Amino acid sequence: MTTSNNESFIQRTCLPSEMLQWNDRNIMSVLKNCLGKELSKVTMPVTLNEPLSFLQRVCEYMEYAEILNKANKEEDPADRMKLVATFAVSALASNWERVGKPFNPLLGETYELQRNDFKILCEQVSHHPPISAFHAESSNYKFYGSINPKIKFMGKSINIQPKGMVTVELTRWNEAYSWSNVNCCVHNVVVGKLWIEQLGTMEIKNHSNGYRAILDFKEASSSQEANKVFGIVENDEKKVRYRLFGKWNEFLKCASEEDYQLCMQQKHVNESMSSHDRNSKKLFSKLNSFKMPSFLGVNIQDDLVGTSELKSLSLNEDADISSDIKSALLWKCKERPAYSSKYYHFTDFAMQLNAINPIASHPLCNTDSRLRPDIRYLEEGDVTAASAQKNRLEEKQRGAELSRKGQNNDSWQPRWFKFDVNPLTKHEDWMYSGGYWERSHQTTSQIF
Ligand SMILES: CC(C)CCC[C@@H](C)[C@H]1CC[C@H]2[C@@H]3CC=C4C[C@@H](O)CC[C@]4(C)[C@H]3CC[C@]12C
Repeated sequence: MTTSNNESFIQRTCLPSEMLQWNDRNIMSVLKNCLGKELSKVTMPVTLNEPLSFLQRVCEYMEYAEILNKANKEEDPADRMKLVATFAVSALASNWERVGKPFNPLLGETYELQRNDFKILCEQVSHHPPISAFHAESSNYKFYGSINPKIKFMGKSINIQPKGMVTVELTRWNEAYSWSNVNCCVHNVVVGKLWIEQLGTMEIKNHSNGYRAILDFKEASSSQEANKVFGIVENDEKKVRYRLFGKWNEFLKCASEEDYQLCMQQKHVNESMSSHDRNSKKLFSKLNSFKMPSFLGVNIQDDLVGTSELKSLSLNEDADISSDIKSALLWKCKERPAYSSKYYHFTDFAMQLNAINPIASHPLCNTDSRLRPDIRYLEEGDVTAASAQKNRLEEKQRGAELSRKGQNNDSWQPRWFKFDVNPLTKHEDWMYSGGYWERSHQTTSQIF
């Protein structure tokens, strides 16, 4: 089932085969001995996997990358920051309902994706610990970084810390923005419906002018609160310019600080008129907190709070105002395909990632994730063959590692990235060293 569209690849509308239902996957029998352990070191059955490598999953950050084209066009640094923050939130949207485990990439595995407006290359640059580096570029921006996911089984839930930094460069401004992704939690691993939460504080810094955005991903204390995100954009003098609010799996809106303050004042006037006596105490404490630099009612580290005078009220109040306040829509999440739940809850974007482009003008690099037989078999619904291939590849990788050790040559050199200081952010990270798109792939080793 394929349709072609105006981009130069064939668009799939679903995968070749439906997935096993979650209840056929006996998660507990695997996890019972893993309490508190780092899960990347545990061999898991292929029935817990989704037919994508983690390198392919990383590319899903790019689904709404057109937001960065807009950011590059903005003249006001606060507007650029607002859109970079929007991109950072949109990048997480595809995680909603996705509870399959991507395959661990093999050392040296790569993945490339070329679209009309950008191209991205990923490489597994380290196996212990697992580190995936990526580098995307277009005429308007670069987006790159590395991720070392720490995955821990906590009994009822799985905690994921996506360690590593990501950076956006806007070409026209020669500016770099960087942040770390928030933690993520998979709930109800033992019983109930599996669901995924993003939570914590994300600080996005513009390294050239001191502007920053702070985004708070709220803990789902109730189903109403689930997936909510609140944030601010502030200038180099720590004056708030914009308020951001939305849900990472649905939308993000923005209000100017002036409109936000007006709306808050209005709200307090209304409240004090309607239930004067009963609520006067409550109101007093609210007005107090209005002046308190308790950012969005959440405790965050002091260095994030800084010296801003007015950081905000509690989150619930922000939630109430979201309907009255004058705001602009920054991003809206696309709907999932209707049959998505039969295909690992993939988005349309994810559905394309493991397809081999039949009209490509170049042969695929032999380390590309699309050539992994275990992922291919799972995609086709052949769990037995997928499992056999997964074991074979993992053993082959162990063998190669042992033989490097035997030759006293324990240092694997990634092919397309090198560890270096980024001159714009002054941080050390895996940086693309070039050459991949010129297609001189002959020197890559045979890892599958
Ligand atoms: C035993 C089974 C149920 C475990 C399933 C664990 C799955 C849901 C975990 C394993 C690795 C995790 C990913 C690791 C790193 C990142 C990068 C981060 O920026 C967004 C979340 C994301 C993409 C995580 C999403 C959830 C994830 C895919």
